[in-house]
Amino acid sequence: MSKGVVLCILDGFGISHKHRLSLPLFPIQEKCNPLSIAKVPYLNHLFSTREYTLLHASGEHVGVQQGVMGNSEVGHTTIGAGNVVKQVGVRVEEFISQDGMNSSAIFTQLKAKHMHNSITDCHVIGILSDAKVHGSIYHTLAIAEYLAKNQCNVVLHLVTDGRDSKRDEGLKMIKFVYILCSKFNNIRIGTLAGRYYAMDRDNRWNRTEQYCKALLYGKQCESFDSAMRKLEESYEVGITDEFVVPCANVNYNGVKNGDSIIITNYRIDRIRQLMQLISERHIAENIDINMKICFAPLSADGKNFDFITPINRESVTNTIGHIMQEHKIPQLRISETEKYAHVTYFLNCGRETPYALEERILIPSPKVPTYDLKPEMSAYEVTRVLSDSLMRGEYGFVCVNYPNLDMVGHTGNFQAAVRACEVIDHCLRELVDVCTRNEYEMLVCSDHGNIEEMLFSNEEINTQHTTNVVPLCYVGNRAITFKKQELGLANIANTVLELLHLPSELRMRESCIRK
Ligand SMILES: O=C(O)[C@H](O)COP(=O)(O)O
Ligand SMILES: [Mn+2]
Repeated sequence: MSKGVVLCILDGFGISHKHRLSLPLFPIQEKCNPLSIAKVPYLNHLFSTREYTLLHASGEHVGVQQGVMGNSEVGHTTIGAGNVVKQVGVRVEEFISQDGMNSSAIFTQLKAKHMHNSITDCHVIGILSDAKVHGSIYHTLAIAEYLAKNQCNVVLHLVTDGRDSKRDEGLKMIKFVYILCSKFNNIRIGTLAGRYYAMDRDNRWNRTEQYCKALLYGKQCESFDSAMRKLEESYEVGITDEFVVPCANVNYNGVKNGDSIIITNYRIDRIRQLMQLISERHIAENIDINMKICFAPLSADGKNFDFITPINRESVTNTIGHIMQEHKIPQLRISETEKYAHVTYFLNCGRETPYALEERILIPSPKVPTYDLKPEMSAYEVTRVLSDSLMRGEYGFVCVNYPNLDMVGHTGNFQAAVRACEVIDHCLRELVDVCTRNEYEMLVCSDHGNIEEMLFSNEEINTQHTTNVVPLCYVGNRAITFKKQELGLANIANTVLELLHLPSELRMRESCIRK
């Protein structure tokens, strides 16, 4: 019997449609797919000698709308729950389309404070795309319209995407904003900023602060007369949506005493720093903000700063981590800080506090402006630290996430992505070796596709995730076979339990192992 199971998540490693029925995985060179061009002898070896299957990782298989690409939040939540749970974004969409604002106590209070009040404003912050990863511009517009119809003044703060959307999607989307502004004279655009600044998640506080200055003061930043023109000018100098420098409308004077802030993004990992800065740091301390609302829910044991949330996360307590704890199996979660939330909070389905026997090791991600400048990120360090832990043999379940294929895939830099594939190939070889020598079994998988499609069919750069399937590969001594069809990320948890000889969990989806 092995000492335990290592679940190794190669973030953003999808298998393109063309390849899903053919073996080996990367048979032909494709100019959109760095995996097919990089030297990845070990990955090729694994997939030609080991048992593997393909898993769905998008749409209804991970609890989001049909046809919507997967992402790391919903992927890790599905893996952790061993089941398909209705994700926060879908709940928000239902809230908005089913008139939730009308019956929400939070919105009733908000209206009461701002209705017919010509002095104060409701600031609505949200992502300027409809990728449905961190949020949707349509939610922002619906909330703005609702408030405007209720005689509240609305100031929009648009966060351009370009990472989960086309790199110049903002220009298309801003037209819908203009249409709404033309219908209501109490809606205007306050600021424009790329998500690079507004949505950092790795403690680069200088970026968050730069955004906050535009948002809170409307000063100490560039300005614009026309947000659309400003966006065009940005593109003209090669700055695409993700990196738009925070700027404010010339007529915007910042957040005043008595104003409220509503953030429509619903994914906590990338909006938390902004919430924290507005709540806790000196930057907003002289402004008496009335209500602070954010659609990204944290669980009861997490810190939501002083924001309130109209939406709850579906409560899932029966996670893979929970089951390990019940069986008194020590577990380890390890990644680098860029994927901190993924192997902890997301895998535990919203639970912030570690389980009693859950260790967490977080290796700092390199402090570079973009990860194409360091495609190896901290993968070697993660592998080294993990190897040391495996040699001590203390853990029965380990979950490791390597972010490289995803994070470098998002940069759109093909050469850097090739390098990321080669680094992962190297680390995986080392990890399998350590696992074998220390009697661990391994499942290699991914949470969603990304790197396998770095160009759209018109050859434009594609920084987005995909709707492709992902692999699940078994590395160990047993002669197991996997089922081959209609499996998804939700089937991983019971597969882990089966490898650990634990009773299968009836409330989770079946294991992938064929009996
Ligand atoms: O936050 C990001 O980097 C992207 O929007 C989504 O990527 P992830 O879901 O892989 O974290
Ligand atoms: Mn990603």
